[in-house]
Amino acid sequence: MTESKKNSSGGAANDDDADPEDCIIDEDEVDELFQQQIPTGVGEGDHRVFIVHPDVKWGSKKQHLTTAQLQMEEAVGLVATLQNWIVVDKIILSTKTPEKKRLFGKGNFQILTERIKSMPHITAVFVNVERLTSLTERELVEAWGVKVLDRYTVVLHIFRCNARTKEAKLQISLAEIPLFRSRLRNDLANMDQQGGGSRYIMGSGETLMEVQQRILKERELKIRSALEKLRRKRHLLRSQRKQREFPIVSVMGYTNCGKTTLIKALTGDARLEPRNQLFATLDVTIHAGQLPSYMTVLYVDTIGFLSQLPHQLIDSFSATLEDVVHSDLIVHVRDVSHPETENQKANVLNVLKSLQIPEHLLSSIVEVHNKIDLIHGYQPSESDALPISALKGQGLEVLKQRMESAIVKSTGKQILTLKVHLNTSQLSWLYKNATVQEVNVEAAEATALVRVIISTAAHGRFRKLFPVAV
Ligand SMILES: Nc1nc2c(ncn2[C@@H]2O[C@H](COP(=O)(O)OP(=O)(O)OP(=O)(O)O)[C@@H](O)[C@H]2O)c(=O)[nH]1
Ligand SMILES: [Mg+2]
Repeated sequence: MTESKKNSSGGAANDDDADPEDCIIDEDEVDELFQQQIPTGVGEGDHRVFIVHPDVKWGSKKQHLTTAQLQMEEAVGLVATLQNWIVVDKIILSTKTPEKKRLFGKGNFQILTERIKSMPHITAVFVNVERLTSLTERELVEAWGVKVLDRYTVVLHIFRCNARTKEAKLQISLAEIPLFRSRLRNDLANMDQQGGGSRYIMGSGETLMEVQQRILKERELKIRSALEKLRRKRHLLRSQRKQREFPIVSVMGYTNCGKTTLIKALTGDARLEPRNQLFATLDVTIHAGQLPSYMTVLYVDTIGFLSQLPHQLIDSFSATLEDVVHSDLIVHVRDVSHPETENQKANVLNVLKSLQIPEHLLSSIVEVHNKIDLIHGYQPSESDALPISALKGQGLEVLKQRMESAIVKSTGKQILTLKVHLNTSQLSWLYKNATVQEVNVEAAEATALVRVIISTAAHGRFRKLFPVAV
């Protein structure tokens, strides 16, 4: 009963008649691009990590402290996701000068350096900022004598470990381009000190740097064009789904809140693999399931959210979220057993707004409170939220009912009872173009009363094709 497609749809309207042949990408080509990895050093061996969160004062004291704690909590979660990485210690340290080369004022920088030096067993410092400039990174490595990582590098590494499909691999390769570029700039600065960077390569008219920049540009174009092919393929799949009029339900929420587990419970799709890991799902995948009145819906499993996900990564991955804009309903899954569940909700809603999701979708979001099996006697504070346990299968029937009525409302579908003549193709037409809920045969008349969920457009077509049917 289940049907799964690797990629979701998206893309410009003029792709409608894209040739499927144009959308084929060679697996080896993608792997070749993916394997050319930037050597950040984060992938190798064990890591014993010290996490530093530079806390810039803003808002009320209480407000900024909660945010700093949430972000520190997330940094710990990120490190815990990686095999053989452990958090040795962590510190939230205030700074008034985050834009300075050393991020902190003199006093705090000294305290920090002494603390790091007193922990000879650590192998890396994870500075919990979106992105360190290459200048800052160099400065910190020199001062502390260990590897220095930022959020971008760590998240990218996690993504790299979890990438399975062509699209995820290409998105990661694209997100690595800025790292290559700043590495190149660094090398250029070093070489220029030795007078090497601007030397011409014999006979080519190009300097070594220019050659490397050109190779990088070519690589970027190759990745972008492969991604464009995949986008066209997604669009093709979407048009096919649209023709069959399956409503689309996008399941969204924080990373690790239980989206994949929920879709697995709703569809029984054994291929889904929920994991206790951040960013386990990196691709938008589609899974078919049925609602109580046998309406087939397609659930879209999406990449999870995280506060402060590096911007460039968001850019690459928001492409995979294009489909959400075209869905008929959004289900927002929350892990209510998580201490930061309220902050997480605010964050998800903010990101959804920034994805330019149409207002009618935002206002009809179904909020699901998951993992209630972990909280004794859980009562949601929001009156219209649905408490469930995706893992134990609790609350799923009520959820399905709610989704069904929301979809009927949002898609403009109606539930009608139509009289059909059994000696015509009316009934089989309805099976193909609408959701048949119930058939009551009047044998004597050779007719049947059929209860269907049908779109206004399909109902119009039905009346045109079979003018005598009531
Ligand atoms: N106790 C409990 N655990 C759950 C429940 N739902 C999911 N989990 C667990 O939470 C972890 C994450 O589940 P996933 O379904 O992979 O979460 P996700 O939201 O898809 O995560 P990402 O793909 O990483 O964004 C897994 O270990 C699940 O077994 C639940 O209702 N109760
Ligand atoms: Mg998942």
